[in-house]
Amino acid sequence: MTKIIAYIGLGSNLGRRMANLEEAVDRLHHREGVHVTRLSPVYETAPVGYVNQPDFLNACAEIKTTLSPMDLLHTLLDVERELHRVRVMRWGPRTIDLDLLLYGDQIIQTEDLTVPHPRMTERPFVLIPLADLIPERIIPGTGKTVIHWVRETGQPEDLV
Ligand SMILES: Nc1nc2nc(S)n(CCO)c2c(=O)[nH]1
Repeated sequence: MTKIIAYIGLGSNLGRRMANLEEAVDRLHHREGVHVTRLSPVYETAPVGYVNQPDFLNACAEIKTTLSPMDLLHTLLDVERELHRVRVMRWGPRTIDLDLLLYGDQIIQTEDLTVPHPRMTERPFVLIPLADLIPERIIPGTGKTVIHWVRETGQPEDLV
């Protein structure tokens, strides 16, 4: 079976945020076909989008997986549900958020899944932890490296 290296964005801004991140990583690691190989540092970040909510803890995980993109997506959704992720408001607070950022060098556009994650190049809370792992990696379809996008989006003062 081919092993693909994929990157996951993690976020939590409800409940015991750090414990939620740790639990999500642990559950991911023990899922069939998924091994967590590296983790970025964890950053405390001001909410973007819907700003009237608590600060987030964000991080990125590198995984080696034999799952297809769709099976990996379903695994992420399963772990979110196991951590009682309730999708009340689309942009509202959540115990855990697991976003599939990159799946090898693939570009995927389906009804249910877009990879690279469509908003990742605008999100310092994704780019900065991802740059801790793969600064020189070109984000497929953009021709630019992760560290380039960090510089382009600017280092927000609240993320140090
Ligand atoms: N800082 C920060 N702001 C956010 N706004 C939304 S929505 N989210 C959820 C991203 O899928 C976040 C987040 O993870 N971190």
